[in-house]
Amino acid sequence: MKKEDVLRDYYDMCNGTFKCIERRRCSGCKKLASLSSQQLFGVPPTTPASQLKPVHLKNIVQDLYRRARNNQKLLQDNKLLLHRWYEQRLLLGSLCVDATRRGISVLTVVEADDGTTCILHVFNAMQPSSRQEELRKMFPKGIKVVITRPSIGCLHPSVTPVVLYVQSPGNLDFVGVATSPPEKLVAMPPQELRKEGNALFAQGSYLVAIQYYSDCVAASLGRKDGGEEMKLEAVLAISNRAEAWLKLGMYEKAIADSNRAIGMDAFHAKSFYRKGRALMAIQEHVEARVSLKSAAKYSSDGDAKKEILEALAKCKVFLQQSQKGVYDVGDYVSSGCNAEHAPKCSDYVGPVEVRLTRDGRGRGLFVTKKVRLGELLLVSNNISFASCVKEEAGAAESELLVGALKACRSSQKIIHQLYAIDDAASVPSMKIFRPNLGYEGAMPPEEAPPLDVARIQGAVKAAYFPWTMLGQSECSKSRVWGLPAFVNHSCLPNVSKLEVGKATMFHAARDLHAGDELLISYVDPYAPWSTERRKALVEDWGFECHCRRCCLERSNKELLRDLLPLDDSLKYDSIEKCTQLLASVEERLGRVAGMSKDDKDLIRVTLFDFYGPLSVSGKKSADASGGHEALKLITPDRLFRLLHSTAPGHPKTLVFMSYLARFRESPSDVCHFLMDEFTAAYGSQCACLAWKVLQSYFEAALENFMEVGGLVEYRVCKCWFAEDKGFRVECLM
Ligand SMILES: C[S@@+](CC[C@H](N)C(=O)[O-])C[C@H]1O[C@@H](n2cnc3c(N)ncnc32)[C@H](O)[C@@H]1O
Repeated sequence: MKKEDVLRDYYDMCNGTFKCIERRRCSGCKKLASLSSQQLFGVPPTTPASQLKPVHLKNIVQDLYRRARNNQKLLQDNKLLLHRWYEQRLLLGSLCVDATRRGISVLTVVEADDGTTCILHVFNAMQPSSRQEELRKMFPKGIKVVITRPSIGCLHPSVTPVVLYVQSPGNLDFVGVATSPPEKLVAMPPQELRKEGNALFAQGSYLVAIQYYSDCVAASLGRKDGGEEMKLEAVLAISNRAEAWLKLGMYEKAIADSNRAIGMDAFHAKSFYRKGRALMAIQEHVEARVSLKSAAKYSSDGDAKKEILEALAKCKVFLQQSQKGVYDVGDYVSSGCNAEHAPKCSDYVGPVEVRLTRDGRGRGLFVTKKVRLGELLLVSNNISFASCVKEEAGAAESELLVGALKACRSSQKIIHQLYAIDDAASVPSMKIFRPNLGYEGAMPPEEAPPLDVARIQGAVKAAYFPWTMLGQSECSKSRVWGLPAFVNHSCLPNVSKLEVGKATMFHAARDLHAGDELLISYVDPYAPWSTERRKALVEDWGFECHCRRCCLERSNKELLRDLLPLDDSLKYDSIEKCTQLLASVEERLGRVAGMSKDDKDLIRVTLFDFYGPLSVSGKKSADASGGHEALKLITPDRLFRLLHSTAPGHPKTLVFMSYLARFRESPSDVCHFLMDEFTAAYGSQCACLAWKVLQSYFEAALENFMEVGGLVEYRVCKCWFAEDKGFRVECLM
């Protein structure tokens, strides 16, 4: 049978056309169907790569057939043959057919070094959005591969093919090209090899191009009679290889190759340029600037010099951002945070450090000095990002893992960061999160930690933040952060988040004292406690929140019990129902002895969706409070303050405030409150920008403000996100 046919058969089997004698009703098939791939293949225990020994596919396949022959019962029952995990082993081979995708996995065929062919199934290897073109580039036919800790098995060798499973792309390494016989490559002159490499590079086949460049280097440096000409050839090939590493996002390899080329030609402008760009990508802007300056100095080509100067200008901006925390996000904010206007941002670590919390919440992030509302504390680019619909939330985790593994290949700093996140017992050194650490001295490539997929997986699980668009709860974006992964949760957060492209900016949303802990809300801070906030924290995050609000709500469970779950439709139903409900809350609150005014307000904030419209209606019609005295006291002014003290800087707070602002009794206070709220959300910005943004909030509030049967329809948040409304705000729900 041809290799392609075997692959097709397996592919069909995966899609439901199993070759099971009992039409997929045998116990083996049933068992297989009931197991997830995770259960089936498990997570491998880890062994350092240096201790791995080669595995011979031929012996394994023969062994599987022998066991099948010797056990006719197994064959009759068509039982699932347990596959084996070859821990402490590696398998060498080459890909011999074009890869096909299956969801986020990849199917192809590997020809092992001993000549045996086998289907190769690589789990979690693609983004759901990846195209066939990218697949070909990622898994080029003919590439040599090393598979560490392979897992081999099949349902039964007589009915299904033997499959080689690779649990994570981190266990698959590309080492070279196998299509062309070595004689042909060696026979090619170095210049031809480099040209071939350049052609492949132009097609986007970076991995294969790298192999050609490597062969060119070996061929040119291997020539005894080569002289200067061959040395130059090697410099060009090494430098071009650096560009290919850059394209693949493997920045440390790009730096190593650039350094090697510079070591052979100290005036090689392109290599300085490539090194500079790679250093910028790993947040080493000080060293990047030095390299780019050398590139500009040695470059004689006009167009190339222009490019270098542009990179140098970008580098200067990054340097200022990373050292002083100065970012120009004016255009982005005034465009309504339109992703197209998001500038690229460097990381920035302000006055914060990781410490152990004293009450068992593990590690947390703390401010090291007094900071004012709006001060920038931290800017962090995502390590990994995934976007998926809610029903496929599980897929996001695999996608995040793939992204994290790729990021680990870009720089060892990321591996250190992820290991620090995974190691819950240790408080990491801040230096692994700081930009401009000094790559050349601080991170020698030979000391790079080995990539341990299980630890990376642990870090992804621990540092995975789901992020749902307000009003678009079916679409969620998730990310793995570095330093922000240490920020704990509170339903009374004190830090705001502003997403700017791949980066997230964290501003102080209140004045903070040295030693205060940074707290964000992992859930919607305005959601009701037991049915939503607590449920999400327990189910999605695995902890009970003990913030002041949660403790208060927990100890007043009885008071809140029959008010929750609140029916969303109630808000739009009738003013009478709403009034009755809140009157009952007020009556109960009145009966609670010893509860402070502030604490009562914290209970009220959970029901903001009801108090908001009612208080506004109350202003519009004298009897909206239904004669309930207590309700008359809940004015828009009161709610305004309440919002500000609950979740300052939260996007919903500004939305609610712009809505209520129209009904404030003392308009002079409005500006003061709104400016503070704007500063909490967007940091200290120019007043005219603040005004422009606030105006768009007002306009949106006005646009979404309607009256239905005497009740103000409260749908600001829902409509906010309609594409044509312009202003988009995102928040953690
Ligand atoms: C993103 S991590 C935050 C950093 C974490 N404390 C650590 O040591 O790595 C989220 C985890 O921190 C803990 N956590 C965060 N906020 C908490 C809170 N308010 N109460 C209890 N545990 C909390 C939970 O274990 C949660 O799963």
